[in-house]
Amino acid sequence: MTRYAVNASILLTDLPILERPAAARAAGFDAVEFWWPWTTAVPEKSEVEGFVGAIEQAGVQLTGLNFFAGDMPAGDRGVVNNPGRQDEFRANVELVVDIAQRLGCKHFNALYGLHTEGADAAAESGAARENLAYAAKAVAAFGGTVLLEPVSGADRYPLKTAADALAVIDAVGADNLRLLADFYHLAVNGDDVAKVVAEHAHEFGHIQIADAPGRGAPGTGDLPLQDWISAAQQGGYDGPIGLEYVAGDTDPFAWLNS
Ligand SMILES: O=C(O)C(=O)CO
Repeated sequence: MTRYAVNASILLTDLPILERPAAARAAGFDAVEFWWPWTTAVPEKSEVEGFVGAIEQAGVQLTGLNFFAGDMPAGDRGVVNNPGRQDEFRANVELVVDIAQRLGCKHFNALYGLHTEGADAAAESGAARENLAYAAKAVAAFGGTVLLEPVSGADRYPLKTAADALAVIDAVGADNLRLLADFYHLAVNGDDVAKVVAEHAHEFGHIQIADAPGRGAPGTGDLPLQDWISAAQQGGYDGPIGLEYVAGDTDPFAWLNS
């Protein structure tokens, strides 16, 4: 049976962040995932305690957590490729490892970052490779996997297709660095998702879904999400499916009962 994880950074946003794990549980889910909940790499200890406590008290499993990604509301999509932010990223890795070990979380999405206009692209990709290798080594100690995700809607984000991300993964050469196949982002970027699934499902570290156009719940657009999920499972993917879509005016989980 497919296990779904509610991405509680994009769903349940009518509630304060610390109430979302319990709301996911009340809606019938046993797993949640989050983007890094703060715009600083290392927030106050009390904020971290609040986050960990909310997940523990809700009785849900944190199945995925993004590393610090800069100021996402302001448009950032990661800091991994930023040579000037390596200390910050590494301090964040330490905190993510601590949170993960407390909560038993094993999957960590490292958003790559936008190309900075005028910056040396080779220096950016060098920093990205170093940071990804660093993060992969840090989480390998407890069986963790670092995820690398092609993203849409951000022109200066260099990883647009599965092939873009797989090339970086190959260059880093860490066994626990894997592709995050977000079917929405791949489809919007014009990738051939059925082909990516057929060729790479066994290498996926995680799958996330939203329909397109619109990034809404499955059924609000025209992507064959269930077909792609089934094909990925037949191809060897056995992890949870992250529900990473924007809720409309109706119950965002109604499609699961239809
Ligand atoms: O920034 C986004 O759109 C993401 O999917 C982050 O994980």
